[in-house]
Parts: sequence; C-alpha cells; structure tokens
Amino acid sequence: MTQRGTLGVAVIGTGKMGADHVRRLHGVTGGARVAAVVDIDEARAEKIANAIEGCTAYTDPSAAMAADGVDAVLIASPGPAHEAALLTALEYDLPVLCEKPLTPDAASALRVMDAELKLGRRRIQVGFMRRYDTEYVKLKSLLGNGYLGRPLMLHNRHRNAAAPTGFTSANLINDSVVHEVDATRWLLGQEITAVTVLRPTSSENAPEGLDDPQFVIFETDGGALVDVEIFVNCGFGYQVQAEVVCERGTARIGEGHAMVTNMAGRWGGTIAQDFTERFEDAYDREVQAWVDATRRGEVTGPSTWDGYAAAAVCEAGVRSQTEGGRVAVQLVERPALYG
Ligand SMILES: NC(=O)C1=CN([C@@H]2O[C@H](COP(=O)(O)OP(=O)(O)OC[C@H]3O[C@@H](n4cnc5c(N)ncnc54)[C@H](O)[C@@H]3O)[C@@H](O)[C@H]2O)C=CC1
Ligand SMILES: O=C1[C@@H](O)[C@H](O)[C@@H](O)[C@H](O)[C@H]1O
Repeated sequence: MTQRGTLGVAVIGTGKMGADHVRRLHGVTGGARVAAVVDIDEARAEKIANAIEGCTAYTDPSAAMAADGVDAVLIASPGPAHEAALLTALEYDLPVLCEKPLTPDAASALRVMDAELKLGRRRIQVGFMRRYDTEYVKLKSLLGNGYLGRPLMLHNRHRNAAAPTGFTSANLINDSVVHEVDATRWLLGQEITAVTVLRPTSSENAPEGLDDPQFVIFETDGGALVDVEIFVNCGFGYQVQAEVVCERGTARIGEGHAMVTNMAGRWGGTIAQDFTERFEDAYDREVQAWVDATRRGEVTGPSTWDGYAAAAVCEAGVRSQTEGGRVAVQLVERPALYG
C-alpha cells in the first residue's frame, strides 16, 4: 500500500459509473486514492487524471495494473470488457471491485471463476450494490428473523426513465434484470432454477428493435415464484421496488416516500431520475466496505460465484427472450472457496 497506508486504486472505464466512482474514491470515501484511470478514450481518461494529483491516465488496463502505487482495481468498463480486465487483475493478484455484470454469459464467468480458483483465494467483489442499500438490508434482516414466515413470492418493479442509446433486449436482462437476479438469490437465500420472459404490448416510446417493457419470472429451488417488471423507457423517473409475500405477512420497499408535500389540493413527492440518485448511499457504502476489507487483506461482499450464478440466470433469460418459453438454469457445483 502507498502514501500513508492508503489504497492506490486503478479505475478502469471512466464513463458514467467510472467517473462517479472516481469522484467517490477521491472525495467521499476514505482510505483510498485514485492512482490511475484507464479508458480506451484517451482524452476522457486524461481529463479525469488531470483533475487529481498523483493520478496517471492509461489506455491499456494491463499497464495501469503493473504501475507502481496501484494496489487494487475498480472495473467500470462495459460488461463485455470485464473478463479481460478481471483475468489480468488476477494475474497481478490484485483485489478487484467489478461493476455488474461480472461478465455477460456463464462461460466467460466460469473462466474468471477458474482463474480465481487457481489463485486459491478470493480476489473479486461484484458490484451488486443493492446489498448495501438500507431498505434492501432491512428487508433481508426481516426475512432472516423468520417473523413473517417463509417467503412465497417476490414482486419486483425496475423502471428507468430512459435507456442508453443502443440498449438491446439482451442488455435489458444482463444489465438491468441482473440486479433482481442477485437481489432474489441474496434476499431469499435460494438459487434460481428457471426463467421465463413474457412481453406485453411494447410501449410506443420503446426505441426501434427493443421490446419494452418485459415481464420476467424466476422459479427458485426453495419453491418461491418471483416476478420482475422491467421497463427501461418509462419516461417518468427511476423506480426500484420490491414486495415479498410470506406465510404470515408481506413487506415492501422502494416506495420512495421520504417526504410528502401537500399543496394546492394535491399531495405528492418527487421521483429519483436515475440510479446515481436512488442508490447514491448504497454505492458509497459498497465502495467504502470494499476499501476497508481490502486494507484488512480480506474480500467480502458478492463473490465471483454470485457473479457466475447471476450470469447463468441471465443467459437463460436471454434464451427465453429469443426462443420463447421457460428455460432451466444449469449451474456447476459450488466450489468450496465460495462457502
Ligand atoms: N451498479 C449500477 O447500478 C450500475 C452499474 N453499471 C455498470 O458499470 C459499467 C459501466 O457502465 P457505464 O458507466 O454506464 O458505461 P459508459 O458507457 O458510460 O462508460 C464505459 C466507459 O468504459 C470505456 N471503455 C470501453 N471499453 C473499455 C476497455 N476495454 N477498457 C477500458 N475502458 C473501456 C468507454 O470508453 C467508456 O468511457 C457496466 O458494467 C455497467 O453495467 C452501470 C450503471 C449503473
Ligand atoms: O446497473 C444499472 C444500469 O446498468 C441499468 O441499465 C439500469 O437499468 C439499472 O437500473 C442500473 O442500476
């Protein structure tokens, strides 16, 4: 570790999330500094590096990871670029926080898991930040105390005001629904065994080539049924809601009613416009927890196994989108390294 024991982090990918994580590491969280930034867009990386003392810009992830003063890596490039960056980080034996998805399909996720298994110790945390959101944490702890009884159903709504240009049906599963895949596995403590994707009439606001919204159903090995409404061009804001239905009661999060105003014969509040607003605190807690654990020499949080299991479920979801019907999820046996 460098400079008075702070963790020197190389941030790979300096687009929307990467730039936000740089801001967070530099000015919000403690115990780390941004030692390097990497982007295939050289000007973008340089602009960010120039604003931070002691930070160097690179276009090649491998060069950044080999640099003096780099102790850890935060990957925020697009999903298809994650595998190469993860394998390089494992070669250098560097701890990693990798934005979701770990990779966009099960075979590439398995290659990453095999490389970590060869190393013989956990190095990777996957950026499933909902596990750090206070509402999700409360729901998890309520389910854990058994007060409501066994969970039978989980209803999810995931709405974005607008999807990025070029967002495809596969992105809708791999980039958006992947959060509900992880939240389901984590909240219920069950694996997802089958996925069915159904499509209502598409919104006239959906871009050419994308059916939006879609309706996704998971079956789990504990017998629960889970549904996800995914609507990435809903137009009015960003909403992530979940309601669990148990034997003796229900619990709901994500209503967003932090403040309700009454005025001119109406009542109401505001709706977050995107994930950086809705999950700001969760990202802060996630990154701080990663920095703290890394400085202690530990790896905590969602593992490579969680990333692989999510990738396998998403792959089944994409197959259901293209082939129709219910697609079973096949997982390899869980290695002992992942408990
Ligand atoms: N946890 C969350 O809620 C969210 C996570 N994400 C994830 O963060 C990652 C980045 O997403 P965004 O920032 O929205 O994308 P973006 O498109 O805004 O930024 C990606 C950046 O990576 C750069 N890049 C592309 N290939 C690269 C490579 N091989 N090496 C280095 N840089 C490369 C691009 O030039 C661009 O600057 C994705 O994995 C995405 O799924 C994105 C949004 C929210
Ligand atoms: O991860 C994210 C984006 O990549 C994705 O595109 C959005 O749908 C999610 O809400 C956001 O959390």
